[in-house]
Amino acid sequence: MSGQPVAMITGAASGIGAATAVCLAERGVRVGIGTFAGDPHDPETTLRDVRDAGGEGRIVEVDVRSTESVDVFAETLVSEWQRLDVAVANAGILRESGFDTITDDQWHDLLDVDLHGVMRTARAGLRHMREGGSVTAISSIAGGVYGWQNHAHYATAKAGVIGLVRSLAVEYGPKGIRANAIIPGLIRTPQSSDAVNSLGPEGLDRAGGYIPWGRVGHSREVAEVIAFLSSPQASYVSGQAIVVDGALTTAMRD
Ligand SMILES: NC(=O)c1ccc[n+]([C@@H]2O[C@H](COP(=O)([O-])OP(=O)(O)OC[C@H]3O[C@@H](n4cnc5c(N)ncnc54)[C@H](O)[C@@H]3O)[C@@H](O)[C@H]2O)c1
Repeated sequence: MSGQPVAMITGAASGIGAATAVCLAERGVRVGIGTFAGDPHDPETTLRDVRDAGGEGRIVEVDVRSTESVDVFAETLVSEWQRLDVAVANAGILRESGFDTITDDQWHDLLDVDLHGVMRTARAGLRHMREGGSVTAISSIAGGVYGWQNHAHYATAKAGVIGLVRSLAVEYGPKGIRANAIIPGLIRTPQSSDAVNSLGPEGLDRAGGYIPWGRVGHSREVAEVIAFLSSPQASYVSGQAIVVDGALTTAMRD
C-alpha cells in the first residue's frame, strides 16, 4: 500500500464535517466527502475548499441509515485510492420531543442516524484499514456529559457512541487502530442554528454569553481536534472522549 492516507467523513457538506474535510486535506489526507441527498448544502463547496487547501477529495452520496450505502461509500474510496485509514462518523440529526409522548418511530429514526449510523460508518471503515487507522465519532455534551430535557433520544445516542468507541479501542488496539469520540459543546453550524431558533436570530450569540470562552465555537475548532485524533501524532490516544466546549461544562453556575 502506498500514497497519502484516505479518510471517509459522513455529513461533510456542512458544519463540522465540512471543516474536518478541509483540516484533513491540509494535512495531506485524501478525503471522501460523504453527502446526504436531503441536505440543502452543496458538497461542491467542501470539495472546492479541499482543493484550495491543496488536497484531493471525492464526493460520495451516503445515507448512514443504510448499511449498503455506507459500505459503498467506503468501497468507492478504496477502489479509487486503494486504501482507507480514517473514518469520521460525523453525520447526525437533532430532534426535540418530550419523553412520554415520543413515538417508537421518532425514537428509532433518531437513533438510526446518530447511533446506528455511527456504528455502520465505523464498521465499514474498519473493514478496510490494513495498516492501522483511526475512527472518530461525534458525541455531544448532551449525553456525553449532561442530560437534556426533551432530547432523551439524542442524548441516549450520543452517550452510546462513547461506549462504542471505547469498545472498538479495546477490540482493535492490537491491530493498530484507534477509536475516539469528540464531545462538542455549542458550535455554530446549521444544526445548532436550527436548535436555538426559538431564541431569535441572535440566539447563538446570546447563548455564547453563558460560555466561559464568551462565544460559541467554530466548526474549525472541533475539526482541528478530529484531525489530530486522525493523525499519527495521536498514536497513543485511544478510547477517549474529548470535550471541545470553551469550558462550558467546566463552569460552576452561581
Ligand atoms: N453544532 C453543535 O453545537 C453540535 C454539538 C454537539 C454535537 N454535534 C454533532 O456534530 C455532528 C455534526 O453536526 P453539525 O453541527 O456540523 O451540523 P450539520 O447539520 O451541519 O451536520 C450534520 C450532517 O449530517 C448529515 N446527515 C443527516 N442525516 C444524514 C443521513 N441519514 N445520512 C448521512 N448524512 C446525514 C447532514 O446532511 C449534515 O451534513 C452531528 O453528529 C451533531 O449531532 C453538533
